[in-house]
Amino acid sequence: KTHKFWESQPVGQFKDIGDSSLPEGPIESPTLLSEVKQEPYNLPSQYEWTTCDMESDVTCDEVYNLLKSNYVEDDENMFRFNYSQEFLSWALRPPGYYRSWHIGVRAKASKKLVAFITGVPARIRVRDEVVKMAEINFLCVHKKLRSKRLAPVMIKEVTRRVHLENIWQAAYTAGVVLPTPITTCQYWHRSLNPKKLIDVGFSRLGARMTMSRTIKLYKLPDSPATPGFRKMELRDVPAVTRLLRNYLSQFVVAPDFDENDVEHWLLPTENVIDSYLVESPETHEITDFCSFYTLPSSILGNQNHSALKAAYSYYNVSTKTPLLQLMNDALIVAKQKDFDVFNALDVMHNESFLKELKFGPGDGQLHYYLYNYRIKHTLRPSELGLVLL
Ligand SMILES: COc1cccc(CC(=N)NC(=O)c2cccnc2OC2CCNCC2)c1
Repeated sequence: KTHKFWESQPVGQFKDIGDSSLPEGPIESPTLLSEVKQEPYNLPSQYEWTTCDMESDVTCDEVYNLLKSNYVEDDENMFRFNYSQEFLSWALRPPGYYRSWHIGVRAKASKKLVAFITGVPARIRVRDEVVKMAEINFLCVHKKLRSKRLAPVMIKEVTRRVHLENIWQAAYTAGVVLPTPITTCQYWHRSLNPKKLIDVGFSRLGARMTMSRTIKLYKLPDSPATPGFRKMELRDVPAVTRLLRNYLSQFVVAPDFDENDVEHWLLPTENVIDSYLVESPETHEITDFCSFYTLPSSILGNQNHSALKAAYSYYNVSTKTPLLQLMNDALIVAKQKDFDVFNALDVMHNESFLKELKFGPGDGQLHYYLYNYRIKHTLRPSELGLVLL
């Protein structure tokens, strides 16, 4: 497949794979802000740029509905991500966010929102370098406007607006292979409500397995096993920040979270993000942490169910409680909260618990990318400490 657009961008090119003469780090140098294109890129004449104010319920609702009908589907087009409005508001308004990076495209005649792309600022450490980056997400073009080559101009426009804030690198994921992944992750699913998952075609009954045997296989205790396991609270932010910074320091690529970031990204918000920690009953020290985010999917064309309630593993740290036990407690609380499935990537130390906790491999891969930053060698997923929403 010719990558005409991506071959014109400052990203690792396939032809450069294995060329160890190329240094790790920025591919192009920053330009002067006066040299950055001051005006937006041209859209086809019947469309116009719009900035989406995610603080406005009206706009947030427009974005929600565009994504609900037109965003990413699984390979068999049975499910479509259905990010909630409160999730979008959380995901797009972290500390230091730029409203100008929430970019929409409207049809001039109808004023309908027909496309969207976003960036949020993040400090990402790559080995020993902390780099200011934009995390790019939610690229969505209305189904009726596909193959009008809108995506390349939207990517160029968000890049231009990121450059205007003097930021020259970005991070993003995709289910497709583009030049050039820094790593490729497998995704895994742990059934919590096997009967529903089989009814809707997400899972299949195992060979020589009955439904009742399958329900028993995935059954979980009613409550967590670890003494001191509790929800994270505002007062825990300093301790969780210390725990998380120390844990993430072992990975090649990871966010450089400070207390402000931890307060935004990890403090529990109902139907958006759930975070738990282990506070030692003896010493009151916080020794472990686990978190997952809520991302339901619409079920396309099923008589009995319209929504799949899915939890996605976020950041987990174990220093005293075995990771296996900590994650089993995460599964238990996710089941208590009526999630149907718990998803995880094989990043960080996740591989150590996936099979034992009865996760099954998904049928797809998630590729991670950096823009304008070369990594000398493709990373193993276990070297990656970054989870994008
Ligand atoms: C079950 O409903 C789905 C609806 C749309 C797509 C997929 C498959 C898929 N593409 N899954 C993932 O990308 C995925 C699987 C496990 C963990 N995180 C994931 O993606 C996250 C991170 C990237 N942005 C989307 C959410 C499943």
